[in-house]
Amino acid sequence: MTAALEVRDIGKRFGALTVLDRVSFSVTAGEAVGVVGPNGAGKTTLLDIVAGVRRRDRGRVLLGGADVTGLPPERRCRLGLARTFQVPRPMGDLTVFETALLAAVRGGGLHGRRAEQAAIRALETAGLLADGDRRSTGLRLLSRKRLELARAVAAGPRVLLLDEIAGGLTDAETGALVGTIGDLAAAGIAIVWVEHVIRALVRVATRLVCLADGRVLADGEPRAVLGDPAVQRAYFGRAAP
Ligand SMILES: Nc1ncnc2c1ncn2[C@@H]1O[C@H](COP(=O)(O)OP(=O)(O)OP(=O)(O)O)[C@@H](O)[C@H]1O
Repeated sequence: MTAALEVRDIGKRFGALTVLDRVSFSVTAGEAVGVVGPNGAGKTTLLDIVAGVRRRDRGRVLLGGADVTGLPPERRCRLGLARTFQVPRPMGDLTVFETALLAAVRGGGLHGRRAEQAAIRALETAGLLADGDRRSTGLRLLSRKRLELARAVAAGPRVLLLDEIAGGLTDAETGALVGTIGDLAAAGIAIVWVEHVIRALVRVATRLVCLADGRVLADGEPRAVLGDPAVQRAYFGRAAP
């Protein structure tokens, strides 16, 4: 089966610092892959390269088998690659509905009634439909994170990149969001989720990729990866007792 997303041999340096060193992994439709690793491991840089907002030095990014390495973020989005941002970005003075609608138009290439329907469906999926008329700038953190999800979903992704979407939330709030992310995977979207809140991640992720010093240290079933002594040393600073 062709992977929904394939990251092949990605390399990136910032000056003398090698941030990503031949990173490869792939994700199939409906699979939720968690990306973990210590601070500075290169996780956000990797997401930025996959999304097309940062250039890679080497390697390729393939979406459904098509090489998108040279394409700008908007083109990748139209081809089915959407992302959320670590820090939600309310868009000016727009309402929640207008924000989702804009994403359906700009990101999804939809117009008129079809764009409205996509926006409504995305808000429903993210649990924000009742807040459609509210200004996005006035939302609390959980609702801002939900709006990040709705914005990405309104673009109609086949691949969804999540950047620390659970950060700053309480356990109960995270639980609600995790349910939504699980539903998106069950609907066939391939998910790549960079997250430090591992207890949230393992509720959805069927696989974990651990990055350390820009390399893939482990890639496999979550319990096996988290139990790997090399992962524990890199991530938690110690091996299992
Ligand atoms: N624009 C930049 N210029 C120079 N160095 C950078 C730049 N962006 C990131 N880095 C460095 O690249 C390395 C990887 O950063 P990155 O943010 O990708 O890591 P991360 O795994 O996402 O970390 P965190 O978990 O803290 O978010 C770090 O050493 C960081 O300081």
